[in-house]
Amino acid sequence: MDSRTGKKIRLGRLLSPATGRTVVVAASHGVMSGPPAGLRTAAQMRSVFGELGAADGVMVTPGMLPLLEDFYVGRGRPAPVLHLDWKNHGRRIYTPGTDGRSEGVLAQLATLEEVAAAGIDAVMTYLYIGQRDSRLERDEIERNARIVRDAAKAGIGVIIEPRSALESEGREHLSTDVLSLYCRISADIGADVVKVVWNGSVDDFTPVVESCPAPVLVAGGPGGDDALATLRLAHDSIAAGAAGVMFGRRVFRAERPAAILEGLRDIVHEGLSVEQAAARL
Ligand SMILES: O=C(CO)COP(=O)(O)O
Repeated sequence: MDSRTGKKIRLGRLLSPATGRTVVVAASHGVMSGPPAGLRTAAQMRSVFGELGAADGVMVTPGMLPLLEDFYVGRGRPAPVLHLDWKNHGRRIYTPGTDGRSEGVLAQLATLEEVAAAGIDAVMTYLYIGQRDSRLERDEIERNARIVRDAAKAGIGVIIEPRSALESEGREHLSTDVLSLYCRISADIGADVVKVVWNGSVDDFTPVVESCPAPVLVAGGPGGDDALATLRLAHDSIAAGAAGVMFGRRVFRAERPAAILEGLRDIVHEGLSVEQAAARL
C-alpha cells in the first residue's frame, strides 16, 4: 500500500476516470484579492455552494473549509480542492515603478499532511515565473517542486497554475509560446493537472495543450454575466484539447450558478454544442 494509490483514487474523483474530463469551480478568490463579489458573506457562500453540487470539484481556501465542510460530505459530492497559497498583488499593494511591482511572492498556507488530514483530493498552487529578480523565480520553482514532492508522499493531486509575474504590466503573457513554455515547465515540475488562462482562440490554445503532457484546465477570468460566452469558452477549451474548465467568477457570480454548471457539464462531459447546452439552461 502506498501514496500512489491515494493519488490515483483522489484524482479519479476529480477527473472522470473514463474520459479524463472535469468541471471544477474555483471559489477561493478572497485570499488573493479580498472580499469577492458573490461570495462576500458566509451566508452568500453557503447559498452559492448550495448550487454547486454538480461540479466535479470545488476549490476553497483553508480558512473557508470548516465553514463549508458539509458541502463535501456524502456520496457523489464534489471533490474538495484546496487553494494552497497566498500571493502578493502587485497592482494593488505596491507603488508602480518600485521593485515590489512584480507579482510572484507566495506563501504556502498549509502543509500537505494537513491537507491530507482534511480530506482534500487536490491542491492548486500558482507558479509565478518571469520575475525581474531571478532569485524569486528560483524560489518559486523550488517551492512548487517541494509541493509536488510533499503531495506525492501524502497521496494528494497537484494542480499548478503558471502565471507571468509581469502580467499586470501587460507583457506578452498570453502569447502561445509563453503559455506553452509555462505550462510545460509546470508539467515537468510534476503537476498532475495544469490550469491556465485562455489566450483567445482555439488555434492559439491548441499548441499549448499539445505540448503539455499533463491534462490542461482553462480558467474563466472575470467574464461577465453572459452565460453564452461562458459556455462558448468551455466549448472552445474542449475543442482545443483541454481536459475541462476551472471557472470561478463566471459560475459563482451568475444569476443561477447551478444552471451554468449544468451547461458546462453538458459541454465538457456530454459533448453538446453551445446551442444545445444553452437551450437547456
Ligand atoms: O481558478 C481560478 C482562480 O484561482 C479561476 O477563477 P476565475 O474563473 O474567476 O478566473
